Amino acid sequence: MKLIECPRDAMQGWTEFIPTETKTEYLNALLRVGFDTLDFGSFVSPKAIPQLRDTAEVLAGLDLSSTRTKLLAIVANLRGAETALGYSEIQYIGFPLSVSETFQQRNTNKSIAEALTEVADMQNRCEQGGKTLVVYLSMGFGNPYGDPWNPAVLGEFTEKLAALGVRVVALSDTIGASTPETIIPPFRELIPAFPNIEFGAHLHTTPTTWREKVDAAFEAGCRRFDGALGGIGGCPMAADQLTGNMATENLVTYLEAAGVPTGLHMEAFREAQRLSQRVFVGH
Ligand SMILES: CC(C)(COP(=O)([O-])OP(=O)([O-])OC[C@H]1O[C@@H](n2cnc3c(N)ncnc32)[C@H](O)[C@@H]1OP(=O)([O-])[O-])[C@@H](O)C(=O)NCCC(=O)NCCSC(=O)C[C@@](C)(O)CC(=O)[O-]
Repeated sequence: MKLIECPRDAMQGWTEFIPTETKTEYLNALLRVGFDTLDFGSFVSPKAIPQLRDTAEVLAGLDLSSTRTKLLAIVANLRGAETALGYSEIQYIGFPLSVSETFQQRNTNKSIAEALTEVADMQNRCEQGGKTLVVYLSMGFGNPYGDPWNPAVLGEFTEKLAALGVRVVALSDTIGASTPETIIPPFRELIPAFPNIEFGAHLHTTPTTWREKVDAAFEAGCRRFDGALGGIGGCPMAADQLTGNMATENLVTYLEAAGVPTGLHMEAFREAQRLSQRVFVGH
């Protein structure tokens, strides 16, 4: 079981600037919890995401001396990927490839075709640089823009990514549109069809529908889950449809009830929760 904690997704749309030292303190607390991966920041345009303009400074303040957690940074173009490739501390580079043309444009100012060309370049650069590219299939469970969508589209995109050598694909419910009916089929079909790819669930949800979504993905074979403490966040480029992240607390509750070891240090987890309430003041 892999739990990916996404403070980047929690912070990126927070209106008040979170001071760099506060971010660093929070991320260091999360590094003590024992998550598989920390999606800690992004190297994107500071105009698009002003909150995360200090990702490089934050990274410099992280204490990685005694953590087993790997670092993931989100990028939205090749330039961001080159920045991330320059840091030996970062193992994963994440790129949002949308199955909705409208959202790809809104999020990265490029078409899906252009984004796929960038993914090919990023994959090559990651292979040369000893890093792993994680591709998020954003709006993977439907979109609010009227762009064509059906469950088979995830298979078509995965086919293209597999041909490029991509090894980690996170099916992403950017706006919380998924239901068990739309979650189960893709995981059931894609996991056995692409044995070289690790599939993750990056789900957004309301507080009332989280359990059925996690249950659907888990029962369909998913063993890689993204979450954010407190269920905070979401993509500002879909702000009109903003739905919070899957709360990590709920993922842990679910897994504990299912008897699945999370490997988390629970005292450190509670400490990070307390800190999260101070970081996201007013939440
Ligand atoms: C991709 C661009 C840059 C295209 O935006 P653009 O306007 O086409 O880019 P540009 O190349 O014309 O550059 C515009 C400005 O950004 C700067 N710039 C350009 N690139 C960089 C860079 N790498 N690092 C630092 N600065 C950069 C560049 O220097 C320039 O600055 P100016 O000259 O105007 O002062 C823009 O659309 C962008 O940054 N988008 C960010 C998108 C983003 O971060 N979204 C949230 C994360 S993805 C997400 O949340 C979804 C996910 C992963 O959680 C899964 C899910 O739920 O779906």
